[in-house]
Amino acid sequence: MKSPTPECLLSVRNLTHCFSGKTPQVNGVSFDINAGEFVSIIGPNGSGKSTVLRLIISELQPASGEIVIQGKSLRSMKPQERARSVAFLTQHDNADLRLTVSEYVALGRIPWQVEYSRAEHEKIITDAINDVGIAHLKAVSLGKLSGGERQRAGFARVLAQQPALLLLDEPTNHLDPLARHQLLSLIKHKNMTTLAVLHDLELIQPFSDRVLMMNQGEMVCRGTPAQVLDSAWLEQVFGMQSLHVTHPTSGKTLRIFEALPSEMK
Ligand SMILES: Nc1ncnc2c1ncn2[C@@H]1O[C@H](COP(=O)(O)OP(=O)(O)OP(=O)(O)O)[C@@H](O)[C@H]1O
Repeated sequence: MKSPTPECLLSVRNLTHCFSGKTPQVNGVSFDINAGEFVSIIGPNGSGKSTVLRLIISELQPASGEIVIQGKSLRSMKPQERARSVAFLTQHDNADLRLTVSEYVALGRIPWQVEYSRAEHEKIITDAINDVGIAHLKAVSLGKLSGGERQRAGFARVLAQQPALLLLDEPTNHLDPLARHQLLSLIKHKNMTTLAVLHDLELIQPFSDRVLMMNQGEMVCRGTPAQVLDSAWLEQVFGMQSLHVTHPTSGKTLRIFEALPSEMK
């Protein structure tokens, strides 16, 4: 039997953005994400990763190009429809630090306000807070949280939003090593369609279905984690090399990353 064609959830075509000057900071970027996929964007500082995400949430307007979510052009969507379609987790969300964790996570429910009863909203909020392991902090204000606790609260907010597409911009900042794995596993197990900017190359293989690599505003390489992390682009773009080691018990191939000696002079 033929397997069903995967549903294309996000389609980005020829996206270009220029903050200033003649050189675009995002230049002719195109990619698709299918429903349920976890796709990572990697690239050095300033390569345009966050700008791509900010274009997808309409915080920035592209100079040219098209963004289509669930078959509908982003440009034609009203703000509420956009908020139901896309959730964005970033370091800089300017939330009011006097809000308690519960109040902050409840912001994720605003796009769905009239469709659900109060009890349904509360259950979704409580479940999201429990899922990220901060139930004991639900009545604490954001200003009194550590960086990692605040980041967990951010995860809870985007989970509560129940978006079609989840955008994560460096979501593992502030998280301890176990929490990084736990929270990305949580997103994976919920099968949320996700586009994540990740700096930590060690996290790419375990969580990504596909990887997009950017350099100087362009998408230079794409493929499975193995295809991208073992490509010559890793050395060319990052100045890093990927070494393979075998896990002593599972026999799995693991990658470790090392700076090229020529980059360390
Ligand atoms: N508001 C702005 N005004 C002018 N230039 C900007 C602005 N925001 C970003 N840029 C420039 O656009 C380029 C891409 O920035 P972007 O934040 O997308 O990079 P990034 O790949 O996410 O980097 P990082 O890994 O450091 O977060 C950079 O050269 C940056 O200086």
